[in-house]
Amino acid sequence: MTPDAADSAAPPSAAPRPLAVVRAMIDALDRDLMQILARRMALVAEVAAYKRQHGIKIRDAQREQEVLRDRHERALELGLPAGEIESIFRVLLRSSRDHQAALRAEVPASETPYTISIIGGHGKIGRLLARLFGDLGHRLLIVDTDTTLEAAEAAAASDVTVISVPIDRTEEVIRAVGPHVRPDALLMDVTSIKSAPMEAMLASTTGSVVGTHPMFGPNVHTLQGQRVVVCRGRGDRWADWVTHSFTARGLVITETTAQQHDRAMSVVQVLTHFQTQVQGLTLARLGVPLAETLPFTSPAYLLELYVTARHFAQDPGLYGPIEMRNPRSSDVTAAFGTAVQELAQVIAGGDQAAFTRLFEEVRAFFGDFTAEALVQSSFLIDRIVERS
Ligand SMILES: O=C(O)C(=O)C[C@]1(C(=O)O)C=C[C@@H](O)C=C1
Repeated sequence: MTPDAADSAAPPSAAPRPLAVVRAMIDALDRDLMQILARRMALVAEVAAYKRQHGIKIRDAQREQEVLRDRHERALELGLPAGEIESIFRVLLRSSRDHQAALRAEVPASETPYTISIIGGHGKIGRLLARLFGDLGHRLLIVDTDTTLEAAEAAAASDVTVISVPIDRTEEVIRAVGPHVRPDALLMDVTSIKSAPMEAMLASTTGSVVGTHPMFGPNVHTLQGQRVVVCRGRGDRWADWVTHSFTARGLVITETTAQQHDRAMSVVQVLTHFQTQVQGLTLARLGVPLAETLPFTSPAYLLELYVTARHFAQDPGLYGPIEMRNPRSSDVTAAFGTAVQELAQVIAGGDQAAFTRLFEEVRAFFGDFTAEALVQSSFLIDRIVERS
């Protein structure tokens, strides 16, 4: 025990001190803890300045592993719950990276400030992009249905034009704006499907073209570690600039072709959203009120419920086109229907052997991923329980 800790601990034989007294001591210690966190952040700012000067990346995975291992060991020495302490340090490291990104640690001091138009800049993703590019020091021109600035004039005056409008309107806006993008400038989009918008962009401008798809919604707490898909259309210099700008803000890039993106999204988005909607629709129609089930929640049910209810808290106008416009949607929904029927028949027939065969088939598909899934979902369950 450190001398400080000894100061706060009651002598072993004494009666416990009054609750109000101990709580006041806890408040004082928490304030000290926050002072220490502020001092840590000040050091992190110094690290950010050094990294910016020397062109070093914000994230250093090896250093983070060393920090986590060391704090884990020290927690054990102090008799603290090592897993929980490690979680606290993971959160600290993430906010440290976020702080460095906000301080532009990965933006070269010599970065050229560009003029960037965001068409649909008052939408949720539009605002997020405006903040992201603004943080990197660029000048922004915001165009939306309620601005007097028109998309065509903004595009003509810009180095980069970003189309951030609802999927249903993307291609039509691209066709209207594309011809105004200068040949030395960049036209990019952020739509959840890629083949059709990429074709429209390439056909409507002679300038550079990059398709992107942020794999996160506007409500994320931090951009650190969030993923964005990037598809090169025309012009490597601008594509490199896009990936650099995103990684400088902490995003993780997956580079692919428009076709591969849409194939992956038929599973990542179409299947995921479809099964969530089927789950929601089934729950809504089964006739068992939600409130009746809540006192009986298992971790798996609660997790599922949060995911489903979160989905229905959002805009149907966003999800409909993602599912209706993916070229492979009908294959996915047909396979889903077949699986539902097969499983329902096995259950209705009480055939345990057939049930086990289906179970094994899926387990083989997941392979080693099942081990990772157990660890990660247990982590999520712990976090949810901690907050309930
Ligand atoms: O040591 C660094 O390089 C830092 O940027 C600081 C720090 C930390 O907060 O401890 C943050 C991010 C890095 O990934 C590693 C460690």
